[in-house]
Amino acid sequence: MGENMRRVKTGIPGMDEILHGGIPERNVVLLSGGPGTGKSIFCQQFLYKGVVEYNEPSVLIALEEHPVQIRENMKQFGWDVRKLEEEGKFAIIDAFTYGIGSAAKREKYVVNDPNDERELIDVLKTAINDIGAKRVGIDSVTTLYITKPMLARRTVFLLKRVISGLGCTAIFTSQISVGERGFGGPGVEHAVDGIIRLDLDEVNGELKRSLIVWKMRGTSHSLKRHPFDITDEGIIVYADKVLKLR
Ligand SMILES: Nc1ncnc2c1ncn2[C@@H]1O[C@H](COP(=O)(O)OP(=O)(O)OP(=O)(O)O)[C@@H](O)[C@H]1O
Repeated sequence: MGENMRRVKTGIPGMDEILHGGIPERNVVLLSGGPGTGKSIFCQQFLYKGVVEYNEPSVLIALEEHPVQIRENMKQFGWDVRKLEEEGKFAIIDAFTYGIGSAAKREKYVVNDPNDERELIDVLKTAINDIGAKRVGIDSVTTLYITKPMLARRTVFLLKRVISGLGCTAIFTSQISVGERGFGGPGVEHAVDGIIRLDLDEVNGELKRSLIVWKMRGTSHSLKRHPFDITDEGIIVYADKVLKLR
């Protein structure tokens, strides 16, 4: 089966090589990393390039930052999502403002209470159907269960059922602390289809970025730790290089 499975191209130079062709369609991938490791940028690039390079509409659920801030951040890399939103190819679901503030009033998709799973799922389904989305990003999924860790696995399964069921492929960013092993808790780690971990480590007096694919259902993949850079055009992964930490 593996070989025939349709792949979703990441839009991140070097990444599809590491994944031996891309992310198997309908997989939900946990993108784990400590602060500043590049999770948000990776997720935004996956969604933006999905639209402009592969004609696959994308939905981003914003839980960590104001949608206005996200649009500004993305513009830094030359990713103008306003235009894509107007064309109905990209949607941001505001699960950050709780509908508070004048800027929030202008958002098309708002979740008034992100703790209300039914509301979140309803808005997500509407956005996916409205634009015919093929990709979904949740930044971060940790925010959904940080105060209720017992429910983490259930929440991830519920989202996975909806997203995968509607034919989409997803990236869920997961926050871990500096020096923490693992990816965001046992329930979550087993529930997702794939895990990519981003790291920032001090090597010879300098912080170095690297990533490793820990699991990816439906495909073989590189087991090496690959260095990557964040540039003015986004993330570039060096598929032909290995970073040795010890
Ligand atoms: N234009 C740029 N060029 C190079 N590096 C950049 C650029 N913009 C941001 N960065 C780097 O990206 C980092 C932020 O990445 P990002 O927001 O994706 O991290 P994150 O993993 O989501 O972090 P957190 O969990 O703290 O939100 C910054 O700390 C900075 O080092």
